Amino acid sequence: MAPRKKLKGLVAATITPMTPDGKINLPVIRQYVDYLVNEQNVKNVFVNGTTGEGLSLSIQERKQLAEEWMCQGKDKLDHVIIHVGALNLPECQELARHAAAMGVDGIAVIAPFFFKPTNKDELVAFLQKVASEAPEVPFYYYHIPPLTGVKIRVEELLDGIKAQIPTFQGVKFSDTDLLDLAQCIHKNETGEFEFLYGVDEQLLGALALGASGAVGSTYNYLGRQTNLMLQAFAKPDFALAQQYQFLTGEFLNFVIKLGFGVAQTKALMTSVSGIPMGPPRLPLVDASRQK
Ligand SMILES: CC(=O)N[C@H](C=O)[C@@H](O)[C@H](O)[C@H](O)CO
Ligand SMILES: CC(=O)C(=O)O
Repeated sequence: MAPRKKLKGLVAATITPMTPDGKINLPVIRQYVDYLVNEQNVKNVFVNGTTGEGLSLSIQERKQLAEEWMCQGKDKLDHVIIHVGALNLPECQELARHAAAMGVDGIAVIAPFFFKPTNKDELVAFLQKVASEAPEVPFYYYHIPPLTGVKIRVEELLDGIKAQIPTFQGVKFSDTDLLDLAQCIHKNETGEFEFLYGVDEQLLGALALGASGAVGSTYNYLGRQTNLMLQAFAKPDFALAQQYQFLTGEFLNFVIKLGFGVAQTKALMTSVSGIPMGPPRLPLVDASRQK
């Protein structure tokens, strides 16, 4: 694998813009890229994940979105990571090959969650079959047990992973188990792996443990603020970093009480950015219409 550029800064989990009648709204992505770069100072994206309703899209739609992000992000974005996870291996592999052919900066895969892997070996076997379809592309395991129900500890998964998945680059860690995260980082003495944290309201805690970065939905509209938190942490000015984390916390605590999810993220982003993100796809329902 060729030496890769290092992932720096926040990664926005992209929203999938849709038209009022529920089709993918590709022409909006150009404006979306400019908004992230110019207004939020966010130059990395994670496409077709949770926030992007990746598992609610057809394979064709996922390919179109990946292509559009690569095309519009050219010379503007630093890293485009494509989530290629699905419930069946052939689709994951097809998406991995498609992403690799476009020269993406990384691919990520969630654990399949209908028939679930019951132990580390089963999970790694699945991931390996996807990663090997993109032998030049950095590979991330996307750990999100609250949604997949697959609770295999990442710390366990890391043992010997490079031997099975030579492209293994790290983990998008979307769980509140900071013990597991800490043990991963502790094991990663040589710093060969990246741990991108995915619970935005707790990012500061993860940074204190040594997380390498963050992927999340809130960086679409709180990217600028969160960048200030990262700067304060790096300085280090922990009191200031805490103030920024408290701000995000206060905001999220408020919206979580009202019911916060991808539908609400779409409505919120539409009003903050002025970019029409449209309704979500069923089973999610339009939050701008909810009473
Ligand atoms: C479940 C989910 O969507 N998690 C996102 C990323 O992993 C986060 O960015 C959250 O949206 C965010 O932390 C708010 O809870
Ligand atoms: C939030 C996140 O990282 C995702 O949408 O996949």
